[in-house]
Amino acid sequence: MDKQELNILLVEDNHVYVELIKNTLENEAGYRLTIAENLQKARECLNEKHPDLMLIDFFLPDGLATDLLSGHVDHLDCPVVILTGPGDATPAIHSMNAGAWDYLVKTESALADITHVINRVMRDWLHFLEKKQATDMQQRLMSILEATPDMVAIFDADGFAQYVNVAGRKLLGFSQDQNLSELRLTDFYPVECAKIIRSEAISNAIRKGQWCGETELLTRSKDTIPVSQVLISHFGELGGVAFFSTIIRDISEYKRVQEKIEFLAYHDSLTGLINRTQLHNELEREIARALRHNETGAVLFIDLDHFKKINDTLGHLAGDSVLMQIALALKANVRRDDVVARLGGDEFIIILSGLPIDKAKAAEKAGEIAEKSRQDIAKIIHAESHRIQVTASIGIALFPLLEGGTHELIQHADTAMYHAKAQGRNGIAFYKQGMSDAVSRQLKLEVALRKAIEERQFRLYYQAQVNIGNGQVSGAEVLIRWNHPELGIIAPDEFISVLESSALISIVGQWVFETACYQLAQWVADGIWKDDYHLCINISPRQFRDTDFTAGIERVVKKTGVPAHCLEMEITENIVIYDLDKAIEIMRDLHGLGIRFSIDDFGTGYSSLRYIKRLPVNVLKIDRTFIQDMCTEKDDASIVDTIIAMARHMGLDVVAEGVETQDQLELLKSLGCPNYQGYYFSPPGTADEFKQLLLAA
Ligand SMILES: Nc1nc2c(ncn2[C@@H]2O[C@H](COP(=O)(O)O[C@H]3[C@@H](O)[C@H](n4cnc5c(=O)[nH]c(N)nc54)O[C@@H]3COP(=O)(O)O)[C@@H](O)[C@H]2O)c(=O)[nH]1
Repeated sequence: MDKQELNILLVEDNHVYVELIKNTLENEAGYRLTIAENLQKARECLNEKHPDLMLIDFFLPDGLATDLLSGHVDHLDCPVVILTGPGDATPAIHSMNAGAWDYLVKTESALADITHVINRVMRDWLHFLEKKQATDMQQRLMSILEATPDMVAIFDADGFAQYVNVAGRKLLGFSQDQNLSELRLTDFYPVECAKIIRSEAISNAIRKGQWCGETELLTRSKDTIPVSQVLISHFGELGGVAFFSTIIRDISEYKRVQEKIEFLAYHDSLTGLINRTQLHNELEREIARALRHNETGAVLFIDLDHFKKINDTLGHLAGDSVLMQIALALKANVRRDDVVARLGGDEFIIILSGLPIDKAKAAEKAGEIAEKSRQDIAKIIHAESHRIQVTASIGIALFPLLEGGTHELIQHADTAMYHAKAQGRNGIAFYKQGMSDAVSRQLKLEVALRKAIEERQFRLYYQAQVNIGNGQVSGAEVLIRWNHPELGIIAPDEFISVLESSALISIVGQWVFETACYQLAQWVADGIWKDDYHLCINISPRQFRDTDFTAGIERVVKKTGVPAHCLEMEITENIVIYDLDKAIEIMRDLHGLGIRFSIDDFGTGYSSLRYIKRLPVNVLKIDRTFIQDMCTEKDDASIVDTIIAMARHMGLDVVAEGVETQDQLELLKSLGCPNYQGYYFSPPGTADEFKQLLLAA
């Protein structure tokens, strides 16, 4: 310490000594001196001047130097040197016991040496301060180690534990006072991890100074905990390892979160099925496997029909519940090795692997699984206490493809699925070459038809039905036309199937029925529609299955005031295929209103007398394909003959369709056919054109 800076407090009441000391310390040594003549003053100076050292006489007017020291020595931030009188060592002993650093007997020779004493005391004091600081620091570091949430431990050069902090003991399951010195670093790991610690961590720490890595700890109760660890080698003066320290962090929570994030990256959070990303990985793997083992696999693309309706009517919770049930049903239907994924929304994918190499057999197997999945989905699913019927359309594509990878394969299955939808939904279709074009055509047409509905582009045409006996009009068939703004009039064959597959037929069918009824009401009001005429309206199978079909018809009949017995619904045999009993129930209800039924295109479809007998049908319409060739093909003529005879036997009326020639008409007449319809009499025309026929009748 710089002498000039030494600031010394001298507590002495004897002026002689004061002068003597002052002379030595100020004049000779160059120290700054503050004088206090009693304890009271000394205390004040200590507070105000903060001296570097205090020289204090043992006996002072207001007490002893030990009064100042006792109980305060720890708080004094300077060393104290006691001045005592010659002869009696007792005060010096008391002072040293009370915390003084040294003492000086007030003899002339001793006082002459005071500078040396002060310098020595100051050296000791500084040394003391350094040691104290080091101890304080050590204590602080220790309390940090004990408070840190990470495990910190020290191992000796042989790997035996020397210190494990509170967090470490807690993590490993040891009590705070348990002796761990018998345990080695490798004892804290499960066998496999201990091997890595031995072969990799310790050797790396010795070579490079430290090793960092992730491993697992073994707790006392034999649980494993994932941890991240730093192992540090501390080297001695001779260069060898003196000891190892390690910091270990429990990363269980981090691992859990990481696993969850990884799971969510590859799985659908709602159903737990794998998602689109993982699907591509799995599919790539399955394609490679199929090529390696000469096997066939299949991708099933499953899309729910009108799922939006469930969300819209029952809410998203019900929708979620349905999706979860479907995920379970699909999983239950395949082997453990097969993959089920959710692409999002209402789209699911199944990858079937290990199918027979023979493509036909593979297709058969894939078809069976698809059909089972379709049936399972179609079973009534209870969601949120509502009964919901869900159906699905399924497209199937087999792999490996000759060309193309996962994207092409999914695309093929998707195209096939659209094809299944186009076929009326709730069905299955296999991918075939050229399907994509058909599907995209279908989709474009669907968009255009929606616009046609919005912009009211549909028109109704009427084709007369004629009584063969008297040649008079006996009614008309209502036929829809699409008046396309650019393409002109489009015939229904080009769009009815699209309306059917997209369910737009319900809207359009209802419009046809209502518009036809208003027209009929007009002709009745005009007095040109006779009471025994029939207006025949085509009803599609899809429309017929609508839950509110009967109610809708009843509403229109009431609203327009038409005589219901003048209405005839043309249905095809397909209507009864879905549910004969239901069909009978609906027909009976409508029949109850007075509406008649005719079976359209009779002879081309299901044509089972068994069900015809059960249906409340009034008329059979002989399909025009039989009429077309009946004059030249004996078979066709005999079919027509049989249908007419059968109808007569059953008390049913008959209309022959597509009569184009006099010969056809003559032959029909000879066979006893009561009515016909066809270009021979008149093609379908507008309401005004048909009105002319009515007026002429
Ligand atoms: N669900 C609904 N289906 C409807 C509706 N309107 C029509 N259709 C069905 O579309 C199919 C095609 O109908 P269209 O092109 O109108 O053809 C009809 C006649 O134009 C045609 N016809 C009549 N006479 C002749 C003829 O002498 N030769 C000949 N080549 N064709 C003729 O036949 C069709 C009537 O057939 P059908 O209905 O079987 O009596 C057709 O299946 C319609 O049913 C609708 O509003 N809803």
